[in-house]
Amino acid sequence: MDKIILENDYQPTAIINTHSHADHCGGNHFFQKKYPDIQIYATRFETHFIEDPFLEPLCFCLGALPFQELRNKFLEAKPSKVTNVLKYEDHTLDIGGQSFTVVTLPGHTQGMIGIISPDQVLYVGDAIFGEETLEKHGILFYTDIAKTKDSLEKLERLNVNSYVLYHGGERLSLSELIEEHLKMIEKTKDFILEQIAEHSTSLDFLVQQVMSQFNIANNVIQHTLTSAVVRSYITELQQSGQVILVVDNGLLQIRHSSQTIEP
Ligand SMILES: O=c1ccn([C@@H]2O[C@H](COP(=O)(O)O)[C@@H](O)[C@H]2O)c(=O)[nH]1
Repeated sequence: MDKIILENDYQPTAIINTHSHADHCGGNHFFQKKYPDIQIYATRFETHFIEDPFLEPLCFCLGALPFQELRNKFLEAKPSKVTNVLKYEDHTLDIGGQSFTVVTLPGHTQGMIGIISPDQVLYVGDAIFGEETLEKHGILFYTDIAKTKDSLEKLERLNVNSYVLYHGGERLSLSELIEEHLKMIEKTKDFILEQIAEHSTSLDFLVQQVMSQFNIANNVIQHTLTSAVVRSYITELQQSGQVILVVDNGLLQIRHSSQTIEP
């Protein structure tokens, strides 16, 4: 990025972070050091993580001191200062006399946004992934399933010239990809429901089944990411009244709400 800036003699004035994951905001630290007047924009939720990246592995470890395997540059960017905190609603933003539109797209993270540039290109962050990512990862990293589905449907309705996917490049239409995402989400949800159809299932067993079914690599990072995703499906199923949580003999069990409780 900096090479392009230098070759073209650009004067960078602002960075807009769609969300706080290290692969998206990890460059802030470098640019803020090199261009001290640069403005950094992010929503409040994401700002907490951008300014204090330790929160990311901390959240993955339920607030406990994170496992060593989670202390790496992929999960924990270098800290940077957000100079402009964005309100979490759709609105226009003037940067250097140019009008940008902020579009809320929660689901991957709670405070994620997309940005429509003055030439009507929508930068979607990680609201939706390209085909390569769909093939590479058996389940998609979404932490709020209901909001993810709303955001995918919102993307379909926005009237722009093209879309830029951080993991997937530029495209003119997202219709097929949105369908594909919705199918994958249903498939994951149905698989989880199947696992608890007849017996209560522990959270650990559910994560194990999901990792095995979707060929997820056996390492601490993938296990942590998968656990987070599985939890987000359980919350979704709990909210729709399909599952209940029970702690039995010290084990957190997920039970289908139609199951009768043995005396
Ligand atoms: O199991 C997973 C792991 C990651 N993702 C998301 O995919 C993109 C790309 O990840 P890479 O590891 O660079 O291929 C990233 O935003 C992850 O959040 C996923 O959906 N499922």
